[in-house]
Amino acid sequence: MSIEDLESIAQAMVAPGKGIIAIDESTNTIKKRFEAVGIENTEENRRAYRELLLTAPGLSEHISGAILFDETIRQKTRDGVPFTELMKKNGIIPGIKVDKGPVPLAGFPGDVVTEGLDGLRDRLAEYVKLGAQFAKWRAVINISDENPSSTAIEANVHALARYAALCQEAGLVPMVEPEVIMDGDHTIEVSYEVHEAVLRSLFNALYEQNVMLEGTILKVSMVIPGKNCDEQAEVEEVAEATVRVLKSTVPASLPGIVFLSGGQTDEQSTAHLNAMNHIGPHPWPLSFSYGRAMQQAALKLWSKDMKANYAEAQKTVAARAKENGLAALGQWNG
Ligand SMILES: O=P(O)(O)OC[C@H]1O[C@](O)(COP(=O)(O)O)[C@@H](O)[C@@H]1O
Repeated sequence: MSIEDLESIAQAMVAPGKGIIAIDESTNTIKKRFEAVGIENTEENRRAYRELLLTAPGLSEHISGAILFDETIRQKTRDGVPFTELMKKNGIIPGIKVDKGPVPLAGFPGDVVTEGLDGLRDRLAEYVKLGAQFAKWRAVINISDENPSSTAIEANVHALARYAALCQEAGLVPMVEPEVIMDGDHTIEVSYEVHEAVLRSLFNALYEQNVMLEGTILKVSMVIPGKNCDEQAEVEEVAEATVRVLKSTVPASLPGIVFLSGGQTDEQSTAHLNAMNHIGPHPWPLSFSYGRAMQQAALKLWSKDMKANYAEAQKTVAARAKENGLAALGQWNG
């Protein structure tokens, strides 16, 4: 696959008014989401739930792609159609989460590093055969008085860059995701400084590993105060700080930036994205790749009555896609 092919996939992922739905929760994470609403974490429930989301009528009007988990990319609809086939028919680009999750970084209490590079070349080749066109890797950056150490930042961005280079070799668009976690009592200024350090190191590392930015997507957190910070920020403040840090660290050759929701409410995540686009134009499209902020309302509804609420849950996720699609254009009006 040529760089032009990667470029056109990346551009399609951030097409105007469209974003990504993240349904790549690992088995442990989906367990937490299911348990919170009283759903048993069985393979069939996970399959049925992902089918509900992927077949929601009208979803593809505002959704360009979906990130799947290893189990999900192998699953089929009730009628036996592989999810990836169905997605391609509906114009939704299949993506795959390829990291193996964060583990404690030895010697640096409170810091973590994401694993998954060993054997990645072979796993990527298999995902390509299964129909994936992009792949995602999430690095987790914790904030506290002692964290993150510069060693943690370096270790995480190095892994992100190694994974990104392997993706491009395999013909997949890498979606590189450094997530600065919202837990803690840090201020928005601290969040800004950490984002700045992480993004600066990330783009250095991508350069060092010969990653072509034209065929890469950045998935990132917003500059926001910690959940327990006494001084929460206005929507405009978050939007302004996030855009400022991106402009000072992210090269304009990148085809697009998408945000994770990271524990924000549905409304906050949409309002922040909308406000950022409102103060545009920017060097890159700014869109969404939300997990919880796309799904939580639909999941809640479905959990109450899986049969009776099926269609309503599908309408709910499609409505969230529409709202976020409008926010990606700066046209959401609450
Ligand atoms: O810990 P896991 O299972 O990898 O899941 C992390 C989740 O975080 C995300 O990167 C972002 O999700 P949110 O929008 O809910 O923060 C998802 O793509 C992913 O499902």
